[in-house]
Amino acid sequence: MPPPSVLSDFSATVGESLLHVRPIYIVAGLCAWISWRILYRLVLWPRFLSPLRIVPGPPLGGIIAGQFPAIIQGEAGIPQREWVKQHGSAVRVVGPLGIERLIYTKADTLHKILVSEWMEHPRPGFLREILGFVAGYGLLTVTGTEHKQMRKAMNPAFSIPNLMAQTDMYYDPIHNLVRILNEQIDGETEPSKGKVIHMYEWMSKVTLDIICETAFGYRTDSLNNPHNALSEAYEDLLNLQSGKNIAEFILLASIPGFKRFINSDWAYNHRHWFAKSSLLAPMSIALDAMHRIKKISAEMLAEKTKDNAVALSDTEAKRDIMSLLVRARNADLAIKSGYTMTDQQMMDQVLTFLGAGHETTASGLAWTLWLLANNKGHQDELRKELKPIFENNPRPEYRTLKDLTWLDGVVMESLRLLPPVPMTFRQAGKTDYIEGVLVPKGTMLYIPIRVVNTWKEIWGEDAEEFRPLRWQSLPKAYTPTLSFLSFIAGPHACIGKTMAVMEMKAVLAALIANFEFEPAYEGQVAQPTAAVTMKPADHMPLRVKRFL
Ligand code: HEM
Repeated sequence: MPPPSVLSDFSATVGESLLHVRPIYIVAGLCAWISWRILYRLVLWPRFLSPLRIVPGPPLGGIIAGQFPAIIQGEAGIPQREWVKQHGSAVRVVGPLGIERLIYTKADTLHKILVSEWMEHPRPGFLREILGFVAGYGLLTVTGTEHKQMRKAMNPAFSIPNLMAQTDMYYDPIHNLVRILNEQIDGETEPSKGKVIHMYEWMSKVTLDIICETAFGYRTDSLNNPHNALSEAYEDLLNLQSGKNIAEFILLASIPGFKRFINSDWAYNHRHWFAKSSLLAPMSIALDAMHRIKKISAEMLAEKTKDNAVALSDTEAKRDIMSLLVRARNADLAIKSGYTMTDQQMMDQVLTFLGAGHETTASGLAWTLWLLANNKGHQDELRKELKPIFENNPRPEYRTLKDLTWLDGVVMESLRLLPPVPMTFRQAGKTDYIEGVLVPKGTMLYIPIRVVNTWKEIWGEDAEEFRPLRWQSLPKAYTPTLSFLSFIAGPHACIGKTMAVMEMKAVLAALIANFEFEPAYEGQVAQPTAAVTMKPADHMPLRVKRFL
C-alpha cells in the first residue's frame, strides 16, 4: 500500500486535473445534449417519429419555422381553411420549432375536445399567458375546478333577465354616436356626398362606453372625449396586435418565470430599457398601456366595492355586472358559503370584461358594416325592417330587437363569416386516441372557428357568401353548438355571447336606421389582422351618408 502522502499527492493531482477537465466535459456534454434536443425536436420527431405523421396535411415547411410563415402572412384562419379543403377534416400542421398542431372540423371530435372532455383539453399555457396579461388572470385563464366555481359565481350576472334590464343602458352611448356622425357629415362642404369615416375607431369607442356602463356602471364617455385615458390605453395595446408581435410574445412567455416578471413593478419601472431593443419595444408599450388600464380598473372596482358595501337588501341597487358580482360576494361572505372570489380575482374580472368584451364586439360591428357596405340590397332590406321601429321608439327594448328577421340574420351571418375571434387553441392533457390516431399529451389543438363557420360540408356551396336569410332555414348538417363556433362551445364558451349579440343589434340598428354605408373607394378590400382577435388593420374607412 503506498504511503498516505503519496496517495494524497495522487488524488490532489487527479482532482486538480479533473478540475481542469470537468468544465470542458460539462460544456461539451451540455452542447451535445442541446444539439441532440434540437435535432430531435426539429428533425427526428416531426419527420420520423411522431405518431401524428399519418394525419394528412401540408408539407412540413422549413426546419425551424415549419408552416409558420404561411400562417402569419395569410389572413387569420384562411391558410387553415385551404388545408382543410385540400386534406380533409383532420389536418396536421407543423409550426415553428417543430411544434405540431392538429386541426379538427368534425362535430363529434370538437364535442369531445370542447364539451365532453373539456377538462382534459385545457387552454395551452402560452394562450393563458397572453390572455392573462391583457385581460386579467380571470375566467379566461383559469382551468378545471377553479374555472367551474368561478363560472358558477358569474353566470347569474349574465342571465337573460339581467341583460334585458340592461338594454336601455346602451342607448346613451348609441345616441351620442349617431349625433357625432351627423355632425361630422354636416361639417363637410357637400354633406349630401357623406364623409369617409374610420368606422372601427367609432365602434371601439361606442363599445367601450357601453361595456363600462353595463359591466361597471361607470361613465367613460370616450365618444365625446378624444383623449379618454382608457380608450387611448386600449388603442395603444390593440395597435400592437400583429402575427409577429404575438409570435415574439409566445417566445418570451416560454421563458420560465416570465409571468411573474411581466407582472412585476420592476418590469414596469424599467420598461424604457426594453424600448431600446426592437424585439422588446412592443413589450414596453404593452407594459405602459396595461399599467394605465389596471389603474382605471382598480378605481372602478374600488367605487363598486364602496357602493355595494351596504347594499345587500337594496332592491334599487345597480344592475351592472360588477355590482351584481360584488353583492353576490358580500352575500357569500355573510353566509360563509364555500366559494368566494378574492379581491385580486374581482380585479381580474374587471380586466377580463374590458379585454374580452370591448374589442371583440367593436370588430364584429366593423365587419358587419363592411359586409353591408358591399351588399347594398341587404342593407336596404335591413333598413326597411328597422325604420318603422325607430320611428316609433328610439330606444327599442330587448324583445323588439331580438326577434327581427333581417337584423338577426345580418348579425349572425357577419359573426359567421368574419368572426372577431377567428381561432383559439386547446392542448391534449393526456395521451389519447382522437379519430383513431394516438395523440401524444401536450399536442396543440387548433380550434378552427373561421374554418368550421364556412365549411361547405355544413353550410353548402355558398358557405363563403354573405346571405343573412340562410338563418331562416338552416342547412340539415347544422348543429346548434358545433356548426357556428364564433363563441365556441362547452363550459368555456363565451359568457358574454347574448350580451354581445344584443349590443351589436342595438348599435347596428341605430346606425342603419340613420345612415347609409358604402366602400370608401373603388377596389377597397378587407384587411383583417392575423392575431388573437381579427380587427380591421386599416380601421375600416367607409363612406357614411345621412339616410333621409
Ligand atoms: C362579438 C363579441 C364576442 C366574441 C366573438 C367573443 C368570443 C369568445 C370566444 C371565442 C371565447 C372562447 C375563447 C377560448 O376559449 O379560447 C370567449 C370567451 C369569453 N368571453 Fe367572449 N366574445 C365576445 C364578447 C364578449 C363579451 C361582451 C364578454 C363580457 C362582457 C365576453 C366575455 C368572455 C369571457 C369571460 C370568456 C371566457 C369564458 C370561459 O372560459 O368560461 N365576451 N369569447
